[in-house]
Amino acid sequence: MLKIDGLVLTVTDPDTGRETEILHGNSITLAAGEAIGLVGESGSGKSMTLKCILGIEPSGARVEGAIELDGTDMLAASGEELRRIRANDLALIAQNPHGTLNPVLPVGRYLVEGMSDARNMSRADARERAADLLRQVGIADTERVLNSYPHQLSGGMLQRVVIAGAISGDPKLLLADEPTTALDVTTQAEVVAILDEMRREHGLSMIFVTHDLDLAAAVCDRLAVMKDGEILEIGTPEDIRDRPKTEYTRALMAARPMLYPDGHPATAPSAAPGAGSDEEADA
Ligand SMILES: Nc1ncnc2c1ncn2[C@@H]1O[C@H](COP(=O)(O)OP(=O)(O)OP(=O)(O)O)[C@@H](O)[C@H]1O
Repeated sequence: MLKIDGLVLTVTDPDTGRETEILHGNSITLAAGEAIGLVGESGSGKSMTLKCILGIEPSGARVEGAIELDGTDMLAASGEELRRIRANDLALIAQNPHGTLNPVLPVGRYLVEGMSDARNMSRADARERAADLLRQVGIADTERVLNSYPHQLSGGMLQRVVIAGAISGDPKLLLADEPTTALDVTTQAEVVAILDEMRREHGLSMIFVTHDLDLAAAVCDRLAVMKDGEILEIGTPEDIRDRPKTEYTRALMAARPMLYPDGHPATAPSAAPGAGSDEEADA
């Protein structure tokens, strides 16, 4: 469903005119329903790869190569077409939910406004759909959360709301950019488990960006290890763990934290409805 071929990103310093190549000809293919993790240390080019897919690279940057989403050439698409694809087919879950949610809208309004089919529903039905979305991401006290403004909820709760909003649009591809980095470890595990469950339930493809190899291995079918703007290797989590091809991957493995010792977020604290008593914990 997604084919990235020889992706090169070059930025130009507006003051000096000097060009710097940030991504050096990377290729990734992603099948429908597949999840791939982009793993690497800070500055390796993970976020820039997502930005190229979204068509939101820094102004003045040059993107070369090919990015094809379900047969659409994203680099040749018109602004109008890109906006349509971004609205219908792609959903971004960013590191900081405060950047995604509108601070002056209660969560219920945010969810209803994001629903592609809300226009054909009564207010009551749209509200019920929003409550249902919240229940799907493990939020039990839906009325309170729907009526809350983002600043009244914890980071973990907000990230669940962002995931609920992302699935409401029925996208094809989730782009998750360090979606749990800003959360405490327990909440991280819950939110990752919910993201994983939602993705599988809705059959979505996902690119999961993280510096945490174990976390990526727990929720992705394949991992792409990035360093200095280059993909060093792509393989299953087992390939990367048991047969790393580069010294860098070996070092990344050695440095990894052990959040999921037996390898799956299902072992994380409960993501069942009713979980999410973290409002005060990391607010
Ligand atoms: N707006 C920008 N203009 C020019 N270069 C940039 C810009 N933003 C990032 N870069 C550079 O692009 C490279 C890749 O950055 P990117 O943000 O993709 O890394 P990353 O792997 O996502 O890191 P992190 O884990 O810290 O988010 C870095 O060298 C960074 O300095």
